[in-house]
Amino acid sequence: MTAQKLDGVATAAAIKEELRQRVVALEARGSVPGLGTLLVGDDPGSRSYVTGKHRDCAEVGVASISKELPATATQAEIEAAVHELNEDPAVTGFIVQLPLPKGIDENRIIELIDPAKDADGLHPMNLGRLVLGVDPATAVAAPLPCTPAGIIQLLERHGIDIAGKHVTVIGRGITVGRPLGLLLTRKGTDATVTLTHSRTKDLAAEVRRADIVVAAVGQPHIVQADWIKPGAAVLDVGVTRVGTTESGRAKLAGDIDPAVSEVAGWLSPNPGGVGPMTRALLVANVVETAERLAS
Ligand SMILES: Nc1nc(=O)c2c([nH]1)NC[C@@H]1CN(c3ccc(C(=O)N[C@@H](CCC(=O)O)C(=O)O)cc3)C=[N+]21
Repeated sequence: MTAQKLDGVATAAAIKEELRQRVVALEARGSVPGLGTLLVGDDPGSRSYVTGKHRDCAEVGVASISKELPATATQAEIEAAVHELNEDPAVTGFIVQLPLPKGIDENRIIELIDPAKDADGLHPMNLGRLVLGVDPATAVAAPLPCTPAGIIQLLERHGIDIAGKHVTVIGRGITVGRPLGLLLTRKGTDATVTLTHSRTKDLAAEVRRADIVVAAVGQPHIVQADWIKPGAAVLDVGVTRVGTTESGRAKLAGDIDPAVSEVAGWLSPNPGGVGPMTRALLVANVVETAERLAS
């Protein structure tokens, strides 16, 4: 058996096409959504993610405003850049690319982002709204964290039921695992979730009971084929640099061992799975914040 592909590239393209039409409607009302990004330092991986985000925005008709600071930037300089993005009317949503250099208080930076412009959905007010379970159809709807929201869209748009299913999430990080647990268990999604981490005693056993497995730890090929319930849907979020190719490009490995494709019913490729979905949902957050600001 070979798993069917959870195609992040095609699904992200469909979402971006829907967003393009919403941007046209916003423009007709005189409003242009704009994504701001703040990149601190010169990590090539972070730079390439930010470039990808601006490319997606251009496809959809969303403007891009990019700010850069050197790796030596101080806490005060980064805070000043966040204030500028908060005040810039051309920026309807923005992100501060994480991680920030050592010695910077990341949580304090995130707290300074205007919650109404928080394109990552990581401000404590927006995470708090996710915990409270604010109805997404109401005016106080909050932006959702992009990777968790992208994972749910990737499953739903491939016709995979989540309600009542057992989902094992590997990793409790702030951008993926922790908020994904909240999103999966809220009303309307209704999964049963096991949130595992580095101190989990028998990870294989926790994965074996899962109908859906999400791996977001950044340990190359940690998830083995004999951990997977036959037919399960498996999503690979982790990315680890494992060397360089002959042409000098970074060689990347996901969290899922390739042999998993012989057991799983569905598998998200990496690259080409969750990454493009994360970017599409970021653009969705920027369009949605612009719609709220325009109404
Ligand atoms: N404030 C903040 N928000 C983030 O959303 C955020 C962040 N910081 N820091 C770093 C991580 C990582 N991340 C990725 C997004 C897209 C791909 C992606 O599209 N990857 C492509 C491959 C890209 C390529 O080939 O270069 C793929 O999976 O197919 C990957 C990784 C967002 N992050």
